[in-house]
Amino acid sequence: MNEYNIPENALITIAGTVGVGKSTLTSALAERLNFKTSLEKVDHNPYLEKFYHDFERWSFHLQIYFLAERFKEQKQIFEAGGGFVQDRSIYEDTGIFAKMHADKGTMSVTDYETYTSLFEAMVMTPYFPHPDVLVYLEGSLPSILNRIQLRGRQMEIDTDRSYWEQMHGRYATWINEFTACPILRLNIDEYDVNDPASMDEILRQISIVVANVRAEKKLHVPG
Ligand SMILES: Nc1ncnc2c1ncn2[C@@H]1O[C@H](COP(=O)(O)OP(=O)(O)O)[C@@H](O)[C@H]1O
Ligand SMILES: Nc1ncnc2c1ncn2[C@H]1C[C@H](O)[C@@H](COP(=O)(O)O)O1
Repeated sequence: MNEYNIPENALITIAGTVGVGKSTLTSALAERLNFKTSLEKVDHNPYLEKFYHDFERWSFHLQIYFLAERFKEQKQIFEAGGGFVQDRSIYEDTGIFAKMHADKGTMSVTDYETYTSLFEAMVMTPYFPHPDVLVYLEGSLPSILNRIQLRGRQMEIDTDRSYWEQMHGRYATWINEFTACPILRLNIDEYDVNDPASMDEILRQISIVVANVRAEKKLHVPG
């Protein structure tokens, strides 16, 4: 246990739309907990830029690539026995991105079915323990668009505002229906990663959620 009473083998996953602040919070929390990070790697993704230029052509390739990357990360977390803060959940790949492109028609029905069946087969392996907590970051669309601009990835800046608007709306619906693990919602205007007191407060809230889920799991262990 650390000073926050969060078990050393906990898995904390940070979720939320593009640009909301997941990577930044992932690193800040991991540093304070002395946990490892599982960060999304954008720079070496061979499909991402092509995808932003032509959704229809590259959607399926990109989803398969992300699925493979997340599976490798998940395996690494499993083998290390937890103690990770994870930047984005696999649930978002399927529940937000793949579904959005299938609904928009920029991923074909057949490709979506192939992707979904592969996803389900992968999730049913022991490598996929649910996180102890999913920290969901939410904020207004203008604040998030502003952060996308500030971060400066040209492919995202050049993407139509309606894409981010749709994604923002989908996230709001998705989180209301999410049941795979406990959720902690954080509004991005209500914390500051550079303020130790603010980070302590988030970790205090995480600690309560994790203690509850662990206590519940114990109750359900047979014998
Ligand atoms: N709490 C914060 N306050 C102000 N700016 C932030 C905060 N968190 C992230 N940012 C900035 O917003 C941009 C997107 O953050 P990032 O963590 O990369 O988002 P994500 O991983 O969700 O896409 C970056 O420029 C980052 O520096
Ligand atoms: N599953 C995905 N499908 C399409 N695009 C995705 C997926 N996962 C991440 N992305 C994109 C969105 C961003 O441009 C980068 C990184 O995401 P971020 O939220 O900034 O960490 O990858």
